[in-house]
Amino acid sequence: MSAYALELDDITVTFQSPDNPAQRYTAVAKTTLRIAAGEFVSVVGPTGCGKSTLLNIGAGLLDASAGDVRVFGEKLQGINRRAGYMFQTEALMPWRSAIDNVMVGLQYRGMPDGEARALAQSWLDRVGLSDFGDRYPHQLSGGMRKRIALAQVLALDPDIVLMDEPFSALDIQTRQLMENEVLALWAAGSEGRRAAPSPERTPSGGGRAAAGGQQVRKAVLFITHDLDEAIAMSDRVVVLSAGPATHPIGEFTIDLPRPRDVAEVRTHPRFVELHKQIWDVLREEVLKGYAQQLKKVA
Ligand SMILES: Nc1ncnc2c1ncn2[C@@H]1O[C@H](COP(=O)(O)OP(=O)(O)OP(=O)(O)O)[C@@H](O)[C@H]1O
Repeated sequence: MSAYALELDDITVTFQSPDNPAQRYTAVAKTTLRIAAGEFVSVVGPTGCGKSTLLNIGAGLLDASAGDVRVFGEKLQGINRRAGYMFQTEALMPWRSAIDNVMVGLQYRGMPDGEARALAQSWLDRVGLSDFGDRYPHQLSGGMRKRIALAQVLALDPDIVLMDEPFSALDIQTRQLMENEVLALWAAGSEGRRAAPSPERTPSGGGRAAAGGQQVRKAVLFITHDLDEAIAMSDRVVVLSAGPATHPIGEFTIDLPRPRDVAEVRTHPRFVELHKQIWDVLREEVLKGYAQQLKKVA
């Protein structure tokens, strides 16, 4: 069994221009990114460089033009069913109540309704929304909707969580609360919770709770523009170059103690030091990325 939950090996992604099929754009070039089981990895890079493209490759939503994707050592074909996704945009169904939104994936996997409702309620409890199950998305604040989306993803007990700027639309206080909540849930792992049935799951599947109630953390791939958020949350931060042909240009181990409070950890001298080191690598790429965006607009 591979020590890696997710491996993107030598990935290149070339898109065809929607306006001119003869024109091609290489968004990602020869990129290798590996995430160990239980590891929290953030990817930062300038706007439009190819962060979401990489995440979509890991999710199996997009095929690479070259390179391989492996999930717990097995070549990925089609959708990555060991992964759950949380995107920047809201994915809740407006016509379903909060609990029905959390239940939907469980029902889709064939869990009987009563069981799915009980598990969904236990997730609403865990994200602090015990009494809000009958509310509809439009009756909830942005932060509450994010909590529902988080419960929806985690109720399925994926081994890998893919998050694409999930909190960027939130105000700073709500965002920090959510970041802390994600860290606490991640640290708690899968122990003591019934998993949703998954057809692909092998009895000994890598990354699953081991016999004896051992805590098993999920592997997280977290995409963000926000360097502070990346450092505060992660075990490792990978910096991408500006596009075209984005690729990793730096990788930093975040050796800050855990558990972390994302607001407090920012004052830690090591945080300040890491921030400076990473920003030194990122700054020029951000300026390049910004210049490219301006060119596109002109
Ligand atoms: N389906 C597609 N067809 C053509 N070009 C695409 C497609 N998807 C992405 N691109 C281009 O690939 C590049 C990388 O896009 P991507 O969304 O991965 O960047 P990003 O780093 O996630 O952006 P942001 O920081 O704005 O969220 C961009 O130039 C984008 O326009």
